Amino acid sequence: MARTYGPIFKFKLGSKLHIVISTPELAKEVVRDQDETFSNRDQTVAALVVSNGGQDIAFSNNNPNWRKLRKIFAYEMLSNKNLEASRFYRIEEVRKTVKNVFEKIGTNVNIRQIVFATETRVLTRTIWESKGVKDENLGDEIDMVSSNIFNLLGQGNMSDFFPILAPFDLQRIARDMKKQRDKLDQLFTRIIEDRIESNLKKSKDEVSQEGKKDFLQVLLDYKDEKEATPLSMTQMKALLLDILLGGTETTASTIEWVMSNIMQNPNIMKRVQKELVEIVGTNNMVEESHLSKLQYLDATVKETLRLYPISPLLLPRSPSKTSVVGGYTIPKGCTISVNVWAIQRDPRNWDDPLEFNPERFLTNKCDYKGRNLLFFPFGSGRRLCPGLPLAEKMLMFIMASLLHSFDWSLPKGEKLDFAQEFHVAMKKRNPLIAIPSQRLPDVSLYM
Ligand code: HEM
Repeated sequence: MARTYGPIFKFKLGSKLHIVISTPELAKEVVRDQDETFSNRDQTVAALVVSNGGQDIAFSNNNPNWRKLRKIFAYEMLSNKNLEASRFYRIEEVRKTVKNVFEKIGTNVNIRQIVFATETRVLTRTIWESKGVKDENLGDEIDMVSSNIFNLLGQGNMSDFFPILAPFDLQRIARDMKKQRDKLDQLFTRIIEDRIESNLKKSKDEVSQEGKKDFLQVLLDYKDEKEATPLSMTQMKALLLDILLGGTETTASTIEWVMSNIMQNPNIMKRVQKELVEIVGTNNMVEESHLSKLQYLDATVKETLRLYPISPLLLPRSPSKTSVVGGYTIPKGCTISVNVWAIQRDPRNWDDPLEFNPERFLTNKCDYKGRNLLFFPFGSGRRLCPGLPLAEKMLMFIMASLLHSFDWSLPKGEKLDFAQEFHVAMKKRNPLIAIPSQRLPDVSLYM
């Protein structure tokens, strides 16, 4: 579309005006020069239902509630100190995945599914730590709800195009979304109530000593805050929902794309595994301390996110006042999408843009922080993905562990396919199924 209609184009769906921009220069005007004006979200009916009226981070407008939740999430869950404190869960859960895959050696493994389950376990343990999640099916349950929610978020909705029709909910999108949201809401209610009840049985000192270990207790402390505006139960649940939805599908689908690309390019696979042997050694499992040294793997993950950004249009924004971008008037309240997919594949920005070539990220030292508007798969500016510090660790840790511990091949007669499907996130249309074989000589490493 960007190639046909140019760097900035508009279209109307019903009464709703959409504008798509597709160059780094225009992206700069939106996410940097006028970031404040463009940091409201496009609040569709589905987004408002799932976020309980925009009380979360992802679908809230730029307001004090949004700033407060982002701050709590960034400083209390994902600061360097807190990420270090939750390192043990990541190690344990990634090891558990390696063990599970080891038990499936020689058989078909659905890559996205195992990563989704790993990420769910890491997130839930980081949030409501101590007791862990006893329910082994929780990953599958969240996977199903999350996939339904993404589908509903991505559907064109007459209620958005003609707001006058919204009360009739003609496509039943609001009704179906509420059902999905309520499933997660019930899970969160159970976990929060259990924690409040168990806190009541303890002295204040015991609670503050034990409770500080996990994010749920931090949230409960904010809820009981006396001076400032306390966090409401609805806000707490909306934040938990964002973390689970924002953290699982993104990581699982990205790893599925990385793995597909590596399997498509045996030379790249060899080079990644050679690097792993040099840095980790064949008598060791991958540790987080190895990750920063795995430069070629890092470049391979980046190259994947260049060609297959999980949110090709980021999450759409909406200007809080009428403004001008690229010389065009952008009316207040319209929907504006930044086409990171087109920018990251544009031959004006990248040599041989469609070639999968990790090498380019060895020389071009881009990071994910959205400062370079030729490469920003995690967004940029005020709305930059707040999960980035965890996402980066998990992408590298899981990829390194899967490739160091196993060799991978396709089932007999199967070919890799790269068909995509786009709702809010861009996913592989058909799952990657691969067969693992043992790579490390010492079987006890897998146990
Ligand atoms: C491969 C992993 C991931 C990718 C590629 C990714 C990408 C993105 C993108 C593109 C956005 C929208 C940015 C914008 O609108 O400018 C976003 C927002 C967000 N992400 Fe991520 N993300 C990932 C992992 C995570 C994780 C692990 C979490 C949480 C644990 C998370 C939580 C969020 C939240 C809460 C938002 C909304 C931020 C806001 O609207 O202010 N993400 N992410």
